[in-house]
Amino acid sequence: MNKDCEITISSAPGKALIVGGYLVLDRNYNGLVVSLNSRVYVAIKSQPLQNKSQKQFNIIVDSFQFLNACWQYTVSKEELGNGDFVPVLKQIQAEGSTKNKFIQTVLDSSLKLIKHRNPLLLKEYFYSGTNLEIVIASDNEFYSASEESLNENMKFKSTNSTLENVHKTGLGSSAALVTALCASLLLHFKVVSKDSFKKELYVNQTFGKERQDLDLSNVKRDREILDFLSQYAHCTAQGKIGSGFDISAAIFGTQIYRRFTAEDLVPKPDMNESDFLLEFVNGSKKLDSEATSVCIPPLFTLMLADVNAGSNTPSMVKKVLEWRKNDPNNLNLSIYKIRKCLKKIGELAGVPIEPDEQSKLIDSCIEIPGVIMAGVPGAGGYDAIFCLILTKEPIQELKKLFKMEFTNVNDLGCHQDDQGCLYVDQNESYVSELLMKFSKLS
Ligand SMILES: Nc1ncnc2c1ncn2[C@@H]1O[C@H](COP(=O)(O)OP(=O)(O)O)[C@@H](O)[C@H]1O
Ligand SMILES: C[C@@](O)(CCOP(=O)(O)OP(=O)(O)O)CC(=O)O
Repeated sequence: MNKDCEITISSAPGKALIVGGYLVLDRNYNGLVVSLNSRVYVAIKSQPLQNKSQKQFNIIVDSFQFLNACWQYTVSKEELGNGDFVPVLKQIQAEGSTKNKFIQTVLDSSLKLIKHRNPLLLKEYFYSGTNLEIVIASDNEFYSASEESLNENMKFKSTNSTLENVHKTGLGSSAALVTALCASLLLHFKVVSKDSFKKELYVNQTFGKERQDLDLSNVKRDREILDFLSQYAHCTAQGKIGSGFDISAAIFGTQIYRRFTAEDLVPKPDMNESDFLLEFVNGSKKLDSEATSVCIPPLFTLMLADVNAGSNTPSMVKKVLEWRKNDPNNLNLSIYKIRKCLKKIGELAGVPIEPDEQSKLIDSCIEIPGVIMAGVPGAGGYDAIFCLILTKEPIQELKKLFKMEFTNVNDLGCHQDDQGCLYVDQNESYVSELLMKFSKLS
């Protein structure tokens, strides 16, 4: 095998849940989630080494826009005695190195799944002592712009911050990262085909109608594997709190989403993780989530405005679920007038779902002609608010409003782009910015 220069790149979009916050946690309800043109990119390179080892290989991951964001792992084999093995991932703890639960969980689960689907290729990494180098880059809209970066004109700006302290805008960085990392690993190890993640698949895919001229059975199967792996890894790393709408949007694009049965993603106590993954890989089990493709109609634009604050979704979700358990009757009252009721749920559960500052901002936005709908997406709080507008004209009026009356608010500059996870061709203009980062790692 000649793995020299073998590079795989994929990307997955951020999202805004514009209808169904909290309700979508319950499988009886749907949510409308819009995928955005802001993406997380993951590039993987195989790096053959002089020192050959049959026992292990290394993985080095660099998220170069953050401080202290480089992680190194070894992969070894746990021999099962019958010639079979399970890959075992361990972090190499250099002095001052941090942990990244999302990345570690994805690598761990993906390697176990790859072992089931392409054991020969995985074995070659051990025999030939080939390392994997991984570079991560996020579009700038995932994070509030810092004063010093406002005038920079780069595709992937440095945040000058650690991942822990960065101001997120609420576009779902972990779901986009997990999806793009799973996709790049599955593509690199030839578990799924790049044809299943090509841009062309989205052309004409309007209002749920998919292209008739393509064989979509492989596409469906490959995306289902990616969906299961990403949902499993994200759910494990995040502590099993989310509905999975963000991962589904990162894979399938804008959609009406119904969640999977939560228990299906938890291995039974007598089952090891590797066997659990095998059940989904060999098709004997499937997630029962539903994703119906839709798109924002022509002439409408989804705009996001950042308030430079951000919120902790898992802790808000925990409190709302506690409130719902103790006071279930209130929910029936609350599902009708979405905005008012979400604000009320927040007050009853003691979390700022639509805090007064956000209400004032949203009320002012809605008064501008051409703004059809505005609100706090998803779990609400201080994440970027959304405005659905007719034609692009109201954008200038909205920007004027922010400048005059809400000086901490900025147009994030992203909008809907109904595509999900994509295989990235190396001719794309920004790819050289990613490839440059590999030379730093070798
Ligand atoms: N670009 C990135 N590089 C490395 N890790 C990332 C990146 N983006 C997100 N993550 C991981 O996701 C975590 C953030 O997840 P979370 O707090 O759930 O935010 P979000 O709501 O944006 O998904 C980070 O702490 C980190 O572990
Ligand atoms: C409450 C929710 O229904 C919606 C949360 O939506 P957000 O868009 O706020 O999510 P994060 O990106 O994780 O912050 C929880 C869920 O469905 O997972």
